[in-house]
Amino acid sequence: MKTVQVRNVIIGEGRPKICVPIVGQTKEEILTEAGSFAEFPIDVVEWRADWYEDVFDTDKVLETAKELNTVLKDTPILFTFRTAKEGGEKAISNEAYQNLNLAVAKSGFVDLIDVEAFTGDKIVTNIISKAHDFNVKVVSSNHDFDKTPEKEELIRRLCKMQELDADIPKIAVMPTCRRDVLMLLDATLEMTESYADRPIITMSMAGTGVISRLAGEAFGSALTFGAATKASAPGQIPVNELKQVLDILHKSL
Ligand SMILES: O=C1C[C@@](O)(C(=O)O)C[C@@H](O)[C@@H]1O
Repeated sequence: MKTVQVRNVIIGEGRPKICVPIVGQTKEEILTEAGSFAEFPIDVVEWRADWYEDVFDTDKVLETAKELNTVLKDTPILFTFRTAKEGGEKAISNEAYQNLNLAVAKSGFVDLIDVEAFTGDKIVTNIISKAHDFNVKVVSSNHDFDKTPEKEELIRRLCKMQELDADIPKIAVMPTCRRDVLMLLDATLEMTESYADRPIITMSMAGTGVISRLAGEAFGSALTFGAATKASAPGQIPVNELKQVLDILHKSL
């Protein structure tokens, strides 16, 4: 099993890594949120740029990314534009999505980018291969805020992301019942045992799914999202509590 190293964080080894989203709308809010992170146990910071008011002005995005990088010092940054169709704040054309991700990847201010896997194979493989040229790792993602697909479908999507050469396939789904959470965990375990040659990230959202955000090390999810200030998805718990649970499980496993 390959691991993914970003700065001094190794994803896919030891306890699941903790990623905290920034959902500020203005540059000031974004930098203030980032400035408060030093006191928290955070491995990776996700900049949810779809919340940013100036996200369609690439010069401003790069300027903010640069300052964010300075404030966060050695903490790796995951740049994410979550599109409206996958639960994000704004809609974007495929062309603008590609241009934005490539400009940010090229800048050297971020370590990872999130690429929605079902944007179209051509565009996705293009972004991934260029990001790799810039030495930026790719989290390939898929979200279902309404339901949990069947286990075979969850595995199929994760395998597809791996085939597209994403460094870290990721899927976030909504449970409609407790058995949906078991299905997500089962798919995670089977993917890890039988198909994945790299770290994957899975989560079942909302309160019903919270166990999946805690039990990654038991079933094979390499990173988990927690909240420091404001959550970016239902079910994220405060990072200090998250870290305690991850450490307890890690000791036993
Ligand atoms: O894809 C994900 C996962 C997530 O949706 C969650 O459920 O924690 C939170 C998002 O910010 C992130 O981009």
